Amino acid sequence: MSSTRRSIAEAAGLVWHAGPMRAVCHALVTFVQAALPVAVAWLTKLVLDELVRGATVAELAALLVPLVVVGVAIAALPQLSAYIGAELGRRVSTYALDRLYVAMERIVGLGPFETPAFLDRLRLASQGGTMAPVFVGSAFGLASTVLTIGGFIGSVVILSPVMAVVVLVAGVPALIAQIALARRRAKLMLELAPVQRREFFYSHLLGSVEAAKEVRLFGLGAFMRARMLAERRTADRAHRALERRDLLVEGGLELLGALIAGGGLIWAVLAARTGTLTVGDVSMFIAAVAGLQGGLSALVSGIASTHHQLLLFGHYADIVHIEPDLPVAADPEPTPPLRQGIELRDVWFRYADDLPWILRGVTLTLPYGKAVAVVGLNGAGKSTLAKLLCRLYDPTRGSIHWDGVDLRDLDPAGLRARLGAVFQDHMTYDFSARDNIAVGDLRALDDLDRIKAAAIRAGVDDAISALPDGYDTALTRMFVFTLKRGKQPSTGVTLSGGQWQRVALARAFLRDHADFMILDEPSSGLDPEAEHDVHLRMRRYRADRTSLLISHRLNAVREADLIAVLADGEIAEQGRHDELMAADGLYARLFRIQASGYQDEAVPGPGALPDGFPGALPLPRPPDLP
Ligand SMILES: Nc1ncnc2c1ncn2[C@@H]1O[C@H](COP(=O)(O)OP(=O)(O)OP(=O)(O)O)[C@@H](O)[C@H]1O
Repeated sequence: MSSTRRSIAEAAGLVWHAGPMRAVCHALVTFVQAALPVAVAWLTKLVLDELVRGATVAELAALLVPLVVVGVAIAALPQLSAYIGAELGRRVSTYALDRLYVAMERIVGLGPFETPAFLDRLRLASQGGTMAPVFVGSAFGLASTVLTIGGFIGSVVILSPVMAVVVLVAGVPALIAQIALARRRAKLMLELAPVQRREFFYSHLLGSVEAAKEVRLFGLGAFMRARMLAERRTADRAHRALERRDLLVEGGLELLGALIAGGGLIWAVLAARTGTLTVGDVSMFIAAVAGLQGGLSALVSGIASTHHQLLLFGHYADIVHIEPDLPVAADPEPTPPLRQGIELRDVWFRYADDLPWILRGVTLTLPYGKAVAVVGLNGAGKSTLAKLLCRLYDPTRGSIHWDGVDLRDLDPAGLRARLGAVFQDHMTYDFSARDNIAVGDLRALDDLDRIKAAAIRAGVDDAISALPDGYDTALTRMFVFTLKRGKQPSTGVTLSGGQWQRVALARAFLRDHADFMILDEPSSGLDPEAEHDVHLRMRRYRADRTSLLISHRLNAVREADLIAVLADGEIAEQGRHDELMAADGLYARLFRIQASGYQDEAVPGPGALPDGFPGALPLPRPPDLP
């Protein structure tokens, strides 16, 4: 199916879903409205002819009463039409957005969200979705204009077929020009999407609480504002150029229309003078030419704007019909409870074909019931490995197996239901404390006991209980909340970094049914005592469960059943802590460096640090300050 036809079918489906009766009513009112101007023109012509003929009052009344009724209808119907159209529009828009976000859930991995072209299309799609009612309204308007034009053409044909042809032919170049303009407008929108996204990005940074600290500390306000305005000016320039063209075309069309109307009027008056036309015919002619001119101009701009909206709506239809980004088996196997373990077999991975390899042939087994730790320098690929295990990406080469079954053959949602994870860059939602923990398992949303138990395990229960509204306290300063009746609205509170980290841990603990737990730097923001405490809790909780722990705190991983050291995308060494210390490789060096930091000895000089370790290179001297 062509994309235009698909978009039209999609729009028709939306309208039908929004309410068939409403759509039919809207169509009826629209079409009646369309016929009214033609009726007025004909009735006026008849009244004038009857007047000239010297008709009786009764004869005139037979025409005047319908004329008054039509006039009343012309006054009342637009309001009714607007009311039905607005309700239809709201329903179409809500349903369209729902479909859009349902479709986005079909995206299995992270790849599309890191692809600028996809993000641009997504922005246009959500615009297309919210514009669905406008599109539907334009389509109805177009149909109504066609009806009005049809009525007037019929009238002009009756009076003078030659004039009807002239008026119609004059409309064709305008139609073509407007459609070309609409195409250019839609193309421009796609071209400007990255510019507008960057502008939004800077304006968001300037107003975001996350960035506010650095923006003030480093004096970034003017710098970011300049960049934001530069993006805006780029978009303005492009719009201006387009609108100049628009202006020329529109101006030309108006001129052409005025000339035709003027010529037609002179012809009609001269024809009435010689008796070829009646006075009523002249009035009909004036109304028909004006109606046709107005109708054609409305048709031209209606087609152009509907075409433009259709192109925009095409992005919406594309996203609504999006295929999963990672292959999903037609009949995926349910993910069974883990019994043997997870195996990475010669896994190679890079984020894109033009980016360097991050993992180069990683083969590693995470046996069932064991705690495996992965350590390595910054950028070694540890978090990448964790994301591959969640199937947020697929290996570029090689495979990952869950009890021998390739992850690609499992249902992604089923796999994730068996996983628990705390990511290094966990989310801090502007929700209540209760909701912030419950996102780990939404079934616990109304089960405060479960939420509390998870918070106790993560060691954050005391802190949350001490908040003004306990677990119902909003963890945000961004919104005003009224959580309890009769209470003043409050703006909530924010937690410290370490407390947030514990909330993220509580989310993971809520998934106590998870077969496999991934903990990516779960304690990096904690003070030493808290870190020790969290690791004790995790060890107790994770005993006999399969887990992967990623940490730079080597003291935290020393008790793992297996420690794998990732370097240059490969497993450089693996074994238990004692074995790795005895091997005296990278792990042993890193461990000794960290241990020395805790002892009362001189810290080794930069030369003693492994390549790439912070501090391994002498830092260049900063330029002298003015
Ligand atoms: N989404 C992405 N797109 C492109 N490259 C990425 C992406 N995420 C990570 N990388 C790159 O992959 C490499 C490995 O990153 P990763 O986050 O896996 O390292 P890490 O070992 O967890 O590091 P750290 O110890 O600093 O957390 C880095 O060079 C990083 O720049």
